[in-house]
Amino acid sequence: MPSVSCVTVTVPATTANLGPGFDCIGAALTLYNQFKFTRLDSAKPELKITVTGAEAERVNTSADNLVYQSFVKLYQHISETPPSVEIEIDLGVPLARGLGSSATAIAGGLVGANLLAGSPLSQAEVMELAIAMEGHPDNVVPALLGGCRLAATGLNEPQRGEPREEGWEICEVPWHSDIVPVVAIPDFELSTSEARRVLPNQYSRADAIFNTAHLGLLLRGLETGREDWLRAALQDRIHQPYRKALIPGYDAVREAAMAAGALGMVISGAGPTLLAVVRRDLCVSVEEAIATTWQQEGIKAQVRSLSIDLHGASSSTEALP
Ligand SMILES: Nc1ncnc2c1ncn2[C@@H]1O[C@H](COP(=O)(O)OP(=O)(O)OP(=O)(O)O)[C@@H](O)[C@H]1O
Ligand SMILES: N[C@@H](CCO)C(=O)O
Repeated sequence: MPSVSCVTVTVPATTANLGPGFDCIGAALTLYNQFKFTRLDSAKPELKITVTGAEAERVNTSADNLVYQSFVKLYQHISETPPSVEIEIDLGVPLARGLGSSATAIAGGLVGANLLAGSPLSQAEVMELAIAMEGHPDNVVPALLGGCRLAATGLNEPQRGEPREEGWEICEVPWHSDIVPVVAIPDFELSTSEARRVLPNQYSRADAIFNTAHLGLLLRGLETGREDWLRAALQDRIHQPYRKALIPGYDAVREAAMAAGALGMVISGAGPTLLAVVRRDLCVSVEEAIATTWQQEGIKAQVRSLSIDLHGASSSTEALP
């Protein structure tokens, strides 16, 4: 059988947390990064990385590149030496803005390597590796599978005794077609590690109950499109109260979006992108309100109504005869 010599993987952006679902829920969005892997037949080990698209110059093209690190990780997992490779990255997802750029890089590198290696790992195994690399499941799971997804640690099925925590249960969350994600992407970066550093290590019982109840309400609100449920559900006490100080203009933008009819506004992933959840007929007014307010705060931002990507990472391969 001819072996695969070239693989192209397209991976969607993702928005994680959706307010109360810190580190466990995320949705794929219709914005994409593309990664092309070409096996090189050079005698000595070789790596070439080229990057095109917005902010291409900000991506590291050495062996530390996260796409290549993920590519190597898969080969290590199957105990094989990674081949010499050329990686062409075309960026459509802004970097370090809370739209899952690192998850696209991890998913792209793992899926590309798995296909070049002849698909030794199942999709579930690739997902486990991706979650381990990212450290939490809420971006990589929808990036790989598409849609809105909730991820919770699973339990094994022991022959006897107590089950132990093992693997992940992934659950698709239906997203009502009248409900639109509007993203407001400011022109400054906020790294996830910095945004995680400001979070406390412990929370009160009241805050834990608050988020548990609101996440439950969010799942039913997204499924039914019920506005009163969504309006109440898009609240959080685990991360946003601590992170909003890292996003200049947060309170003013949120107030303007709500006044223009948004059902809620949350921090997308670790920020600084803000995500308004909006009824379809009010998208244009909410977009305008957000853009104007951030401009008044002296911040340039791109504001766009997107859709939920339903396919996740997709790929095509070419083989040498
Ligand atoms: N296409 C890419 N190629 C290589 N590395 C990338 C790529 N996209 C992102 N990265 C790496 O991931 C880093 C950004 O990751 P970070 O977790 O801080 O932000 P994010 O994933 O965009 O946001 P969030 O996790 O909040 O959604 C970049 O600085 C870069 O090191
Ligand atoms: N759940 C993660 C998403 C960003 O990677 C966070 O908010 O830190």
